[in-house]
Amino acid sequence: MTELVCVVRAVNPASVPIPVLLDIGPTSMWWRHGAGLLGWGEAAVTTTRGPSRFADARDWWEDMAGRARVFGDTVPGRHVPVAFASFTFDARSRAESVITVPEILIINRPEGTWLVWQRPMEHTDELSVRKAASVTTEEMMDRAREFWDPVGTAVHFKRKEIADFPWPRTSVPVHELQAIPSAAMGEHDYVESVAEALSALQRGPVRKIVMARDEVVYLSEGIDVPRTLTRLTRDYEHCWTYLVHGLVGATPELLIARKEGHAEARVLAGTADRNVVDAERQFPSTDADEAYVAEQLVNHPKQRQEHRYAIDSLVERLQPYTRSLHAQDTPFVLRLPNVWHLATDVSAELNDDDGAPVSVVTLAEAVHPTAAVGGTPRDQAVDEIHRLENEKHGMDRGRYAGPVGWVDARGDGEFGIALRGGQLESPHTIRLYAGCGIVAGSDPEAELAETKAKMRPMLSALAELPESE
Ligand SMILES: C=C(O[C@@H]1C=C(C(=O)O)C=C[C@H]1O)C(=O)O
Repeated sequence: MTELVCVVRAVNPASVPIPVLLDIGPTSMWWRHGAGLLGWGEAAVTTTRGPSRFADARDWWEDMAGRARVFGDTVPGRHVPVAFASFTFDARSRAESVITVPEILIINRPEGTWLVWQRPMEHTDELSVRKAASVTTEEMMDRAREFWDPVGTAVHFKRKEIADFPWPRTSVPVHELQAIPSAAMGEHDYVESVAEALSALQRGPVRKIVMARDEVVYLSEGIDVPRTLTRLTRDYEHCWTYLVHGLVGATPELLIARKEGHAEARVLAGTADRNVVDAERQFPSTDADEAYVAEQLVNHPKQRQEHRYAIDSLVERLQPYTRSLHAQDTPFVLRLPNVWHLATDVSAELNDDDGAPVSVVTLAEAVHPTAAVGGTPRDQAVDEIHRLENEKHGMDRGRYAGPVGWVDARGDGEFGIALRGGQLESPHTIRLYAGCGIVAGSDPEAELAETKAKMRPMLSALAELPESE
């Protein structure tokens, strides 16, 4: 039986600068404000499906982490081993949910940087374990480099497929970025689906439903995941940049985080497109922005209603796990380079029955999907989404809009909602997704425009030419 032998070494952050690390092409990532986790390779993995996808992944992980042996330094507030995970939006999805243990892990926090080798071993006799435990940081970095691959997805594509692909690593000319007609839900279909969702809202009982569409993007030179990640972390530093089994993006929305008995979430719903702001305002000024924000978001009844549904859905599902819970009274405006959102931060003290910590995976399962990506009431809205997106147009959300993040050996971790990203489908194609909350009074064309604004970060991260070139 495979056991994880983990070796933790504190390193000088200057010896592992992030641009260099990203250039090695991590296979997994969770990153925000210059801190987070980077992983290379795959020491162990399991995939799960259906309604028990969360519980099966959690049980597998608890067994694996429970048997792990850990040597070396301790990381304050983190409990090695650590796994990345990503779950499908719907239990009916044809896609798999995944929990993956990177072999080499970098933990970067304001307090320091640690290198971890999470080594899968079949023979854990004392001699082999002692030998493994004596590994140096140089050997760990060499091991990370062995997992280097230009698309950053060694665990997603077969290595041969990558080896055969003619990757230009230097002097890339202008990237060619094209949408190719492979979307399951084209723009016209989307407008129609939103109109159908509006009829469903009139019939009831659904009051809010989030409709999404996909778009397949082709890059003639291939998709350079390390550079895409670099641009996302640079331009969207307030978002959580993620990469798990080829699902990549930068999400502004934290579904749930757990740290030592404390939970946090950031709920978003209600959106204004910044391009529209720039086009409509007469002159660029902070006052004009504030007036627009007040009119389009803070004082806009439809946006406030959409936002309320999303908070209520989270609070209702999280409450049973908490001793106390606090949600801000009034939403604040989260200003991203592409869009502005109404946002509310929620924090809670967990009750952790009988002293046994409730895993962040269990919490993610409980609160997913919030009305930010599903609707209200939850189950009927998800059924409507299945009917309109999947049955009518054959669009499977896969892991888009599902929880994506990491979990440690104690069940602490962070899960975002996999938004503003896409699924790599080949070394040169990626399927992007975006959706919008539909409530009575929504305008299908305006919602289509909003999905375009939400896809913009990924498009520019995929295509932008690095300044150095
Ligand atoms: C569904 C998405 O975003 C969600 C929907 C929002 C809205 O409708 O206003 C805002 C933020 C997200 O909760 C997406 O980005 O694909």
